[in-house]
Amino acid sequence: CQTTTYTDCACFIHLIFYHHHSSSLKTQRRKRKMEIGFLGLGIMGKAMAMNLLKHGFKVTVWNRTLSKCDELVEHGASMGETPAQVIKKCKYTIAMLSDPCAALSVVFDDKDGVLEQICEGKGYIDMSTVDAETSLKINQAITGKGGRFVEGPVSGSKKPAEDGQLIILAAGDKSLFDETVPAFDVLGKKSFYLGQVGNGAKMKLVVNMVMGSMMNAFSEGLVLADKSGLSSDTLLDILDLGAMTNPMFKGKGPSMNKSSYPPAFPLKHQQKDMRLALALGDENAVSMPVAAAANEAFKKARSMGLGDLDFSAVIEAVKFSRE
Ligand SMILES: NC(=O)C1=CN([C@@H]2O[C@H](COP(=O)(O)OP(=O)(O)OC[C@H]3O[C@@H](n4cnc5c(N)ncnc54)[C@H](OP(=O)(O)O)[C@@H]3O)[C@@H](O)[C@H]2O)C=CC1
Ligand SMILES: O=CCCC(=O)O
Repeated sequence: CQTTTYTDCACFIHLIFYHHHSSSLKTQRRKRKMEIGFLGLGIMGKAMAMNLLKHGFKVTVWNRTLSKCDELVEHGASMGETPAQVIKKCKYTIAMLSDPCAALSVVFDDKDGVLEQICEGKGYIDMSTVDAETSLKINQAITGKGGRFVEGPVSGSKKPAEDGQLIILAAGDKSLFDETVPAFDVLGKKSFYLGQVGNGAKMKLVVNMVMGSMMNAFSEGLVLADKSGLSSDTLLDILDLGAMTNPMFKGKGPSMNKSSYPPAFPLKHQQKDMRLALALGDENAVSMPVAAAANEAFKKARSMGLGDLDFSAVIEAVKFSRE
């Protein structure tokens, strides 16, 4: 500014401001134009679809139990009566469904499934946690009809979904990934592109295998502290100060000590992920005795009727096994 006049500086600042303002307007317009279909409004899907709406996307929702669409419709979403209707209406459709069986049936159902309307020019993004085989089957069917496919399972639970802070583990058609980045940017804090279909599913299973094993070790520690006459609340403070501090222990520990498990990540889904991760271990001859033991605890918890509670309820299986 020393060698230029005040007017030059003001102009320059104005230009920068104008450029920033007009490019964010462009992004806004792109989002507003982007019509996204959303299949599956469970804990995660509802929060994710709501976020897209809040950020100016046009969203058309469908859920197997149709009444779950009502709240989204009140917030400005349109509703499709079937997955096929949503696909017909939208260029891009995201799915967030419970497991491989649900992900496959929504695509392959003879009547009203995704395949009925998918065609060239349309993109399908499945963000459910499934195994690579399921993802590959869906990819083959979608691309066989001329559509494009990306798998995009997520790390992060109900709160990160509400806050748009998920971690997206995407793989598949790179052009579709690039086009849907504006939506991923709203849903998550970071999107990884991991290459060919299957890599997203596998990465997600590895991550959740580690998480499920950690939750079991944590549960055993809390029960051991309590049963040996120590304060499990003090254990939380000690863990939080050392090398093992982490958001999961910090977030779930206090409610676990009160035997309270409001579902953020349902236990039945964590057990599904352990099962699928162990199958991936089998395929690759990776010995995983820790994960196998953790899976047994989740199975036990399911057999105790705890499948719909948060996965931290696995501590009840640990308590039960010592009684
Ligand atoms: N909750 C979490 O913290 C996280 C979950 N995930 C993964 O995301 C996915 C969704 O999880 P979440 O939202 O918690 O699960 P929910 O159990 O809350 O929701 C499951 C959804 O799948 C639908 N569904 C189930 N079976 C079928 C079927 N046969 N046909 C059509 N729709 C079906 C349900 O419909 P209906 O309402 O009719 O039952 C519902 O919309 C899962 O794969 C999970 O592992 C990933 C990261 C975090
Ligand atoms: O799949 C569920 C992941 C839950 C989490 O990352 O907290």
